[in-house]
Amino acid sequence: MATGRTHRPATRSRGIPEATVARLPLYLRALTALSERSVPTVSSEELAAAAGVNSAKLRKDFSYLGSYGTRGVGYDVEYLVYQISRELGLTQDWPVVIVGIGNLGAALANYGGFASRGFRVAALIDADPAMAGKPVAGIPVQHTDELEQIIGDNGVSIGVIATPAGAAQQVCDRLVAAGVTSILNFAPTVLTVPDGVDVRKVDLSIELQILAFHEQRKAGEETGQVGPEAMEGPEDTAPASPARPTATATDRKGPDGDVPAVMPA
Ligand SMILES: NC(=O)c1ccc[n+]([C@@H]2O[C@H](COP(=O)([O-])OP(=O)(O)OC[C@H]3O[C@@H](n4cnc5c(N)ncnc54)[C@H](O)[C@@H]3O)[C@@H](O)[C@H]2O)c1
Repeated sequence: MATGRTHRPATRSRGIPEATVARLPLYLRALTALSERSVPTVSSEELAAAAGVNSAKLRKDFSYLGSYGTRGVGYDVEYLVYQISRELGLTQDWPVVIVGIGNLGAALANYGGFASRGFRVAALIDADPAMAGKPVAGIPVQHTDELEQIIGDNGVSIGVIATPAGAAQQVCDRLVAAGVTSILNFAPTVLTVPDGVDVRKVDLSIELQILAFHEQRKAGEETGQVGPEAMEGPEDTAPASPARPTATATDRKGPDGDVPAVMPA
């Protein structure tokens, strides 16, 4: 059984704050779209709007990368794509295993966006013996008995858990013992991991609950019924909008120090 949990400093050793790291994928997504349209340069304002981030924050974030843009020209799109990809470690191939190949695991396995971002699905693992050998997204499912062997053979450091909640901790422990040091957890449970292991969790129902909160607030504003929380100031009363995220992943740390992986779009 794993003991301890992940504790990451707010600033990484190379001096890039976690909040900046959490925004880099948003910039990369916006920049990739520009690159696909062969747009050579972009201003901080344009890129900030496309990424849904405040432009002053964007300039500050890019200063950590040593990227300041050129006055009157803006940022070189291709170079920024390269710089951010390098910073995020995406210039190398990352083998990933998915454990739990039910509805969600199969959908993740079929998602083409992993491969295009440098994440190769090295193996699909499930505890159901009836699934062993059956192809999902062209990859034969392997039984959990082989988990340790698969991790070792493929040098896997990132594991995705899509099992029922009751199995997730045990799966996590086995992944970590086999050498996995980063876990993306879709199961609705809090995982305990040793120091040095990063856990990010994705829970779409939590995101929906946050949207429901804002919907309720907007409805209250329309009818003039403003709740006590709306008296706390403009920062707290503004509804979530794509152009103005209300929280970054690192702002919403879970009780165990793991971090929701879904960012405001
Ligand atoms: N985070 C989200 O937004 C989100 C969305 C949907 C589902 N979920 C969660 O994802 C998980 C999977 O959901 P689903 O609908 O795909 O369920 P599912 O029942 O279709 O699939 C679960 C799979 O896990 C396998 N499994 C069970 N125990 C295992 C173990 N110890 N080792 C390996 N495999 C094991 C089962 O054989 C099955 O194939 C659930 O925990 C669910 O709550 C999360």
